[in-house]
Amino acid sequence: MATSDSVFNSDLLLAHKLPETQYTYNERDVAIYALGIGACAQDAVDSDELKYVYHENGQEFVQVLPTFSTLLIVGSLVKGLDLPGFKYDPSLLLHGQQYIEIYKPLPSKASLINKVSLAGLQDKGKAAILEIETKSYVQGSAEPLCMNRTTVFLRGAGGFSNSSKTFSYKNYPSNQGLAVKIPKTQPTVVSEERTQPSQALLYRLSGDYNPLHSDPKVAKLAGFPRPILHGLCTLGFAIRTIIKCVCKGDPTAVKTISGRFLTTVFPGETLITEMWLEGLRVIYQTKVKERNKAVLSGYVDIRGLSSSL
Ligand SMILES: CCCCCCCCCCCCC/C=C/C(=O)SCCNC(=O)CCNC(=O)[C@H](O)C(C)(C)COP(=O)(O)OP(=O)(O)OC[C@H]1O[C@@H](n2cnc3c(N)ncnc32)[C@H](O)[C@@H]1OP(=O)(O)O
Repeated sequence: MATSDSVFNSDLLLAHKLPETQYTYNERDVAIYALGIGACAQDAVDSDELKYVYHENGQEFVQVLPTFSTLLIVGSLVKGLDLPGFKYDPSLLLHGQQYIEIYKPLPSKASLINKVSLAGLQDKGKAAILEIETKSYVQGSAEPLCMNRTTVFLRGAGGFSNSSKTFSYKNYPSNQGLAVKIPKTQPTVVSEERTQPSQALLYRLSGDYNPLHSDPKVAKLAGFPRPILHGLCTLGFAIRTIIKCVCKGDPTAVKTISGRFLTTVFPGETLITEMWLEGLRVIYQTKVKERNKAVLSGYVDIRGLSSSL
């Protein structure tokens, strides 16, 4: 719970302007990210995946996975944020949800400006739910390239509401990023992939160096028996699989992605992703095979559907 030295001040918090950040990346970052989310891990010459790490005409032609856009925010936010009027313990932070809109195909290299804002804060008693929105623009362009909304679950930071009315602030449409209902029917497609025991160590090279994912002592302090996989790595596995199974390997087919992290994944576990096609929406659920537990669920909206499905 919030302590007396951390009195919540909603006026201060809601008036606070988060600074713009910059992010520059190149083809090497794109390829390292793709390897970090398991591209080519089962088959190094899989033509649906090799294009994310290699192109015969040169690296500038590598294709960029839509979830690469999640990295644009990590550099500036992963160490946490100083928010006036609201206190939390960053070591107890868990990634709760990610919502992504892709407006244009991501280039293989770019310099970007990120406009960051507070999108939500809710007092859930035992925890606080904080949402940060990032709109990314190629430097010099007025048109956004993509938008990411990150929801973090701040364990122990709830119970801060000043009045008898529980504090709840959200500045985006209520139908965006909701938890999905998993259909009771058989999935249209199912895919299985094992993560490597070193998966988090490889994924962190893309910029999220939080020791929760690499240091056994830090993981224990945060309440886990060993380092856990980055939520965005699990999301990357699931969306790459959906692109392969539903979008005929075309990463530009993805328009919107929503994912809720249901429980933690440990590196080395096997991910089974079940997919249901509902028009141009793919509902998906990812389970850890070894524990038969759902770890991630959400939806992907696509621009078109391959005729073979
Ligand atoms: C703050 C500064 C930073 C800001 C932005 C930073 C962005 C930086 C980039 C990314 C983040 C970096 C850090 C990364 C960390 C990780 O990757 S951690 C690994 C991935 N995440 C996980 O493994 C979490 C998996 N999920 C869980 O363990 C559980 O779902 C939970 C989050 C612990 C919640 O479970 P529980 O305590 O049992 O909650 P409930 O009692 O069921 O629900 C309480 C209310 O909270 C709502 N809720 C539940 N789960 C989520 C969720 N995943 N996301 C959002 N909201 C959630 C739930 O609906 C309940 O609300 P009400 O229904 O209104 O009561």
